[in-house]
Amino acid sequence: MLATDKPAAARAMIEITRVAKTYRTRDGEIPSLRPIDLAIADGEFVVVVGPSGCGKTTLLRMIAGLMAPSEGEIRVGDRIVTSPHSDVGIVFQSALLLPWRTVLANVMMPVEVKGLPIEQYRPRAEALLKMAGLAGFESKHPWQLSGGMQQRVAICRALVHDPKILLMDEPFGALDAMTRERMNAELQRIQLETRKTALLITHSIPEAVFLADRIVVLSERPGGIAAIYTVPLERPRQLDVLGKPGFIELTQTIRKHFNAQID
Ligand SMILES: Nc1ncnc2c1ncn2[C@@H]1O[C@H](COP(=O)(O)OP(=O)(O)OP(=O)(O)O)[C@@H](O)[C@H]1O
Repeated sequence: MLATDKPAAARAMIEITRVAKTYRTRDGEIPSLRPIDLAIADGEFVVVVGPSGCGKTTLLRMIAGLMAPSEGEIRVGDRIVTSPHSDVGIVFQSALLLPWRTVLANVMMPVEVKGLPIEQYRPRAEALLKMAGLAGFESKHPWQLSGGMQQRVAICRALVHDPKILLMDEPFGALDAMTRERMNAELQRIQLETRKTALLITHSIPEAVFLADRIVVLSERPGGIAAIYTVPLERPRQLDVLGKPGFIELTQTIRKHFNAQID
């Protein structure tokens, strides 16, 4: 990443300015994102929803520096993103844990890969596991854990190097509905406790409304910002909010928005 000259104070944690992406393949150009402008505040929880293939993962990968935008600029903290960087931790749909490593050793992976001092970070890894309700599971192996527990390990792994931002791409997409709801409550608690800036991609509108401060709705590919909704529900949100009128109203509004795009 390159340093910029502007002071970081009073600026967004993530600033996306006129960012567009066109994949250049042997079969030609695939425009995936139209120019997007979005600013995400420090500690904010933003959820991105949109039709399949509209460029959600592409946007997340560009914020992580895993690929470059075709146009525009992404700033994270006080730096312009030009390559992979340590300001983000990423959680994918599959936990991608190494089966031969213990839970603690899996969480410590980024510390080893980044060459950070192991003795200094081990207590942090243990504290994260405790916070995620996994105390006592440190020396278990991934196959001894449920799917929801494995995803919680993946969240701890993403946070172990203390990044400013947690990026999540459909982290609970493979879980059953009941576990998923519980994981949403857990994730809310973890984000409130760690005060990380969070960006989550989901296909579930109730999940988006439960977790988000703001919901960004993308349009069909090439995706652009179709709408941004602020969620007016107080935190911490309990799971019974799912049945409350304000929650149901907002999920219906967003669902209608979605269906109007697809019709
Ligand atoms: N490496 C690539 N090369 C060429 N085209 C790609 C590549 N990755 C993604 N695309 C195309 O870009 C578009 C956006 O892809 P992306 O994975 O970002 O969408 P998405 O919104 O995350 O989709 P989904 O919700 O189905 O996961 C898709 O149409 C996809 O075919």
